[in-house]
Amino acid sequence: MVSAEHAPRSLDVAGFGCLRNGRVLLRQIDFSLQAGQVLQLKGSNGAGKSTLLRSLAGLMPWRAGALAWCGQRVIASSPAFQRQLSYLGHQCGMSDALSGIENLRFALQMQAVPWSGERAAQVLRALDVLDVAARPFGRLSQGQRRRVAIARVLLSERPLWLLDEPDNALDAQGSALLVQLLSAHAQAGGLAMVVSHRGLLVPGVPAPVLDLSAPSAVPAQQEAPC
Ligand SMILES: Nc1ncnc2c1ncn2[C@@H]1O[C@H](COP(=O)(O)OP(=O)(O)OP(=O)(O)O)[C@@H](O)[C@H]1O
Repeated sequence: MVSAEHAPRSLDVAGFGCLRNGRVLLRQIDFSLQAGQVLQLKGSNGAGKSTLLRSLAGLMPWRAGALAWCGQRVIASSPAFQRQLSYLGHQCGMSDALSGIENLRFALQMQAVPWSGERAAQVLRALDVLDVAARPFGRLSQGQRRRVAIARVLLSERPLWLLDEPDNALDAQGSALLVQLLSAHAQAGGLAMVVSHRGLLVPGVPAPVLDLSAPSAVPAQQEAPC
């Protein structure tokens, strides 16, 4: 039997359903994501995009459905699956009192990822926030905070990225940089699911679409324009 560590990376969700406020919010959601793809998660406000991402990240309960990683059935909150993913929500999930660097160090420690100051500096420099990352997080601009939070995703070195509006508050240069990072991640065999109201297209990367507003939320295969 091929172990999940060596099988081609893939994420399969079948029959996902969840409740919100005691009511069924999503039901019978099916989709697959392969290595090298960036899935665009679409839908109107309140359609359940964040809820789906949070459920995949193991932060919210599933009412129904099955999840498979590399062809093997897993539970979203299981340590084995948690080690595969990096989740970025609407909020950056960092302490305002700690510096950006301290936040990153703490977050990686929580994920049991070894800390390398050199690597952190390299990533923060690439995101153009190396200097400001030494300041208390609460004193950074929204765009600077988002960049430090994206640094956390990169530093966690996980194959599956679950990104909820990662381009929020980013300027044009920051958005272009994020596209480059997603492209590099996909080309290295990573997978990503992205919500972006601004439409974050990654040229040359297969980008299936999962539209939660559609009557049957089955993804249509769609190539991003080159
Ligand atoms: N913390 C919460 N407690 C209770 N209900 C919530 C909470 N957050 C969201 N909801 C409800 O769950 C539903 C789905 O919300 P969700 O945030 O997943 O939608 P979304 O598609 O991400 O929306 P948006 O595009 O506005 O970010 C909405 O009806 C919303 O009112």
